[in-house]
Amino acid sequence: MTQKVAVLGTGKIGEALLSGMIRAGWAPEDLLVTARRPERAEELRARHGVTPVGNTEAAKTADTLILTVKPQDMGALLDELAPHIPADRLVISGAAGIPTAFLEERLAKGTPVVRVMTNTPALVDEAMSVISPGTHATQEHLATAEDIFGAVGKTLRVPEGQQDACTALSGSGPAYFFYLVEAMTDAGILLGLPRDKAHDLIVQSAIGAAVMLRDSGEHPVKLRENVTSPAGTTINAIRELENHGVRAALIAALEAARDRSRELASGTKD
Ligand SMILES: NC(=O)C1=CN([C@@H]2O[C@H](COP(=O)(O)OP(=O)(O)OC[C@H]3O[C@@H](n4cnc5c(N)ncnc54)[C@H](O)[C@@H]3O)[C@@H](O)[C@H]2O)C=CC1
Ligand SMILES: O=C(O)[C@@H]1CCC=N1
Repeated sequence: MTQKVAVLGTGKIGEALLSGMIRAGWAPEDLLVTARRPERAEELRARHGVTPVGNTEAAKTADTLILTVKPQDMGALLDELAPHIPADRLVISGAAGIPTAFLEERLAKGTPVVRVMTNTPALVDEAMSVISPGTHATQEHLATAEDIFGAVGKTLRVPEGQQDACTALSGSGPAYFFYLVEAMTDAGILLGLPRDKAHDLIVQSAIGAAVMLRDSGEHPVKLRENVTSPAGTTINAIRELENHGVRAALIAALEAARDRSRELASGTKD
């Protein structure tokens, strides 16, 4: 029998996932979406051929529900859905910080819940999604979540206790790289290059470095050493990065993201 999947609260992440699932071969007619605004629902139908429904209808009809609202909206959404979701349906939460227990407390007893933290490269099928089971989720439920999120990139199972750390690393991770590219492009401007050329040079360098990190089998330290010639240019840049505490700043930044994820656990922290 065809499995129906509903994405509830289809914003940036919900739509990225949905579009990847369709690219991977899911039939749009088996995908339901919900959105707050009717214009947004129509936009999703027009772009992807999926079926917009209300939250209640999605709760009643979908075999798997994927909740992609903001953590602060999760409580209200669950209150609306809970009376309508049969306890044998799989509920996947894509929200930062929200523990599976938060959903289990609000849903029918025994409802299988899986927590997933993905990231925006889902838009180009290069997502990193980390997946953790709640109390009642079986291997089969985890496999379903892997099937769905595997459509948009890599998946990794982790204990739920590691989810906040993973959110800091890979959930927010793309933002740090975009920020670096932005800052390095500014440096190119300072050095007299036109912005578009500086952008292209940095982006291609980032792609090249990313592919080497993924495919060379070399440790990042070795890869960096290979660029760093004795009395050359790179070591002068590295000394400035060390002088400005960039390594320590990154460690502190990711710790702050992890702490914010923990803080969102109550689903009410603005
Ligand atoms: N943006 C990112 O890079 C990532 C976001 N996430 C998580 O994904 C979730 C969504 O994030 P975004 O897509 O960036 O936010 P977004 O704001 O683009 O999407 C959330 C959508 O939910 C809708 N919504 C809220 N309450 C609703 C309700 N009761 N019924 C129907 N629709 C409702 C909103 O109108 C909005 O369109 C968050 O929980 C976030 O923690 C996870 C990984 C990465
Ligand atoms: O910034 C956020 O809260 C979301 C979760 C991970 C990436 N974006």
